[in-house]
Amino acid sequence: MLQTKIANIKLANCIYNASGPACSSLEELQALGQSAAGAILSKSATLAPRAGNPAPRYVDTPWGSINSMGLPNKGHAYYLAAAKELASFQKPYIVSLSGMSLADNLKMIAEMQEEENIAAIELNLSCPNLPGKPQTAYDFEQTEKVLAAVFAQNNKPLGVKLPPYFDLLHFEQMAQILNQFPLSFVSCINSIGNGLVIDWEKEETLIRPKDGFGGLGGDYIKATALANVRQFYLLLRPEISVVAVGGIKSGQDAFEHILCGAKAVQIGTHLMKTGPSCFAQISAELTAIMQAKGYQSIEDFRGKLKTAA
Ligand SMILES: O=C(O)c1[nH]c(=O)[nH]c(=O)c1Cl
Repeated sequence: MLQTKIANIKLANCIYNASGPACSSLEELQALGQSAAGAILSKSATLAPRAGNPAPRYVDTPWGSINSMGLPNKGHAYYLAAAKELASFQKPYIVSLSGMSLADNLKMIAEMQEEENIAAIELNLSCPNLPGKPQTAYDFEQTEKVLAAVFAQNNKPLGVKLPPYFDLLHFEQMAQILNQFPLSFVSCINSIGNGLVIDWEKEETLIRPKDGFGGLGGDYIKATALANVRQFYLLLRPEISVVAVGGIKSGQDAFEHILCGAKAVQIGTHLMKTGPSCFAQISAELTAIMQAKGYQSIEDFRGKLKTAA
């Protein structure tokens, strides 16, 4: 009912975790393996382990979350080694990479090539929380340079994690670049960067890094995520799958993203708030909606959003 394919990767369930929340340690990755999630996606890795930004750096709010983690992770070798430990769950294991430089990304990608238990690489071009570093995917020239270098050496299924775009010309410019490369997927969207959430009683910011500026997730970003999924579904070659992430906490939210064209959906903030049982929750809700509407598979309605008459 909920099975899907991302490029030639089969998922028994189109719902899995977003990179970031609850996917940094082997224990967290194993918990995802034991859950109803259709795949396991790691925290974005850098070449060497990182401690990340000072806390408080992640806070849940009534409408979602704000974070400025600063790319804390156990280093790429850890996530490469985890592949063998996770194979027994018999679901795709995808490694997210977010190198501090193009050279680091190329080195990490090269080391991932031989590991057959890594189904795909999700190259993160959109971390908003590294002081002094812009989000790569807001620099179109740099993005093209990175993808050309990556695909000169990569033979594994590879997709990119994109930031939200807000200007129709930007969607077209980005799609024109992405369509030049043998990408397996794009994941839309990363958090909306540099939001600000305040505790008005204490008259201070919720998080500490960057004077309180951090990436927004959850309800705050669902409408923007839907728009980005829809735009890239319409503008990219059909061989490039669109994976939806942003504001999904129910079967209805997942249904809406698939209606916009998503082949799979990722859960971030809601996973952080409710734990890995969220995959069974959202799967059951999505299945119920599909049954009520007479759909047997997600392909029966994927991308078929109509414009109001
Ligand atoms: O601060 C983070 O670690 C972080 N936080 C985000 O919201 N998106 C990202 O891609 C990353 Cl890498």
